[in-house]
Amino acid sequence: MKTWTCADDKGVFGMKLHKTVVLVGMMGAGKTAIGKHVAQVLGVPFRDSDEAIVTAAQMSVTEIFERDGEAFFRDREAEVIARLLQATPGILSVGGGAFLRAETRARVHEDGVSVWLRADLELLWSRVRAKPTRPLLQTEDPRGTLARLLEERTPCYAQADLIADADPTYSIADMAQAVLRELATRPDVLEGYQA
Ligand SMILES: Nc1ncnc2c1ncn2[C@@H]1O[C@H](COP(=O)(O)OP(=O)(O)O)[C@@H](O)[C@H]1O
Ligand SMILES: O=C(O)C1=C[C@@H](OP(=O)(O)O)[C@@H](O)[C@H](O)C1
Ligand SMILES: [Mg+2]
Repeated sequence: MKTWTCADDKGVFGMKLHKTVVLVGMMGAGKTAIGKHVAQVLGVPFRDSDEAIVTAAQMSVTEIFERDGEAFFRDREAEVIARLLQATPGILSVGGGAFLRAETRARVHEDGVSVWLRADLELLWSRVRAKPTRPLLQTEDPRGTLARLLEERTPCYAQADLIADADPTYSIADMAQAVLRELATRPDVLEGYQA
């Protein structure tokens, strides 16, 4: 039977997060949406590298890409992630391109734990097709671009410490539970989770 306790030194409902969890994967995988939910369930801070960059620059991601270029964005992204990894344990959702940089992968592995939100092309496309917020998809064939990026990036995402598989039938809460189940396989990361 589940024991309900108040938040105390073991955190909310007896769960304790020991390391920052970094959610990686493609645009539309749900890193931002799922990250917020998991953080809420665990009672830990939620951080998002895109949001941190946008707040610091006072510009949207698209505006930064247009004005300063993708290389500039990638450098800021790596810096922001390095900084956020030093904060108290929480959930850190990063942009879809962040885990392509070997230095960032090494940092994440050293200071936190990564979870790849793995989703197939159909699911990703169904989520990103209506949103003009992702500059890399502003092409003549955005679905083809998404497919190419998925193929190119998969070997990098596969280096994540853990994998949570997305499913079109899952709600955000279902996927958050899938992530929590993965985290619970690592007692050095999450203690006290009961499915
Ligand atoms: N089960 C689900 N898992 C993840 N996202 C979902 C789910 N169902 C609906 N969504 C929606 O899909 C979108 C995912 O986008 P987002 O969280 O920004 O992904 P990312 O940060 O990986 O690009 C959000 O609008 C979210 O509300
Ligand atoms: O995949 C990428 O290269 C990008 C993903 C975006 O974040 P989300 O993955 O959160 O959409 C954002 O960082 C930028 O548009 C670039
Ligand atoms: Mg996001």
